Amino acid sequence: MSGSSDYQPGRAVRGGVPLVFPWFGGGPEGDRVPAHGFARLATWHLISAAVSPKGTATLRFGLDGPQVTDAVADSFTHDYGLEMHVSLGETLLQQLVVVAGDEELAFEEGLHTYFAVGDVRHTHVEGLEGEAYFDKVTGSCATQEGLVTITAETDRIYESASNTRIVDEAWGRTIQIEKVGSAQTVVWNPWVDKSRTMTDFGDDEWPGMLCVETVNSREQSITLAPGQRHLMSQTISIL
Ligand SMILES: O=P(O)(O)OC[C@H]1O[C@@H](O)[C@H](O)[C@@H](O)[C@@H]1O
Repeated sequence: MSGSSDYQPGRAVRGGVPLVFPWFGGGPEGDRVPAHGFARLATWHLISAAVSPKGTATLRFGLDGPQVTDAVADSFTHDYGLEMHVSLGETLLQQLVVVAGDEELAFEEGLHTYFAVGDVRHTHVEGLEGEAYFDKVTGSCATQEGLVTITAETDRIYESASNTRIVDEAWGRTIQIEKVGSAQTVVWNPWVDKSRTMTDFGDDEWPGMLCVETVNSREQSITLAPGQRHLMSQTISIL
């Protein structure tokens, strides 16, 4: 979590796992606000909370489209229901369930996970070798050669349903991200200059974080028939 994060209603926190819905970034046309949709800004309600005999805590939260009264959410005039299930035990399991209402529902989604790392310059991501990606920094497409390393501002949408691993040399640990129902992985680090433009992020915080995000966006956005549901999930574990 960034030390400069705003803990204010209507502001996204810069850390944890902000939920991206119903558009990613500025959406397919790049003109939607707020960035990454309104679900991460909305007030969800608690559906249930339980602890298993083994000590795994499971929380289920809901967000019902018609009940979101935020002015921005009103611009998304579709009927939908969202559920977020979080189970924290030896691993962290997060399941985002989207249910369409009476009409077809098209949306983008993401679990925008911020990982703390010892030093991003000595961290690499496994599992994306050979995958095609769109580089949002240069606006061009490319294919990943070898492991993903961070040597400059990095903002890439990989066309990949594969699981990934973050290998953090400074802290000597490997984080595994297993995902279901996601066709893309986004890798993001703002590096030096972009960090300076982000008011809710410290200028010197970029070496200590890396976002590896479970996403369906752009050509991989989801369209549900009326009443249909879609599940996207990730399981995070320390190896
Ligand atoms: O500042 P935000 O809205 O939380 O977004 C942070 C980053 O999130 C990433 O998912 C995007 O690919 C980046 O382009 C963006 O800068």
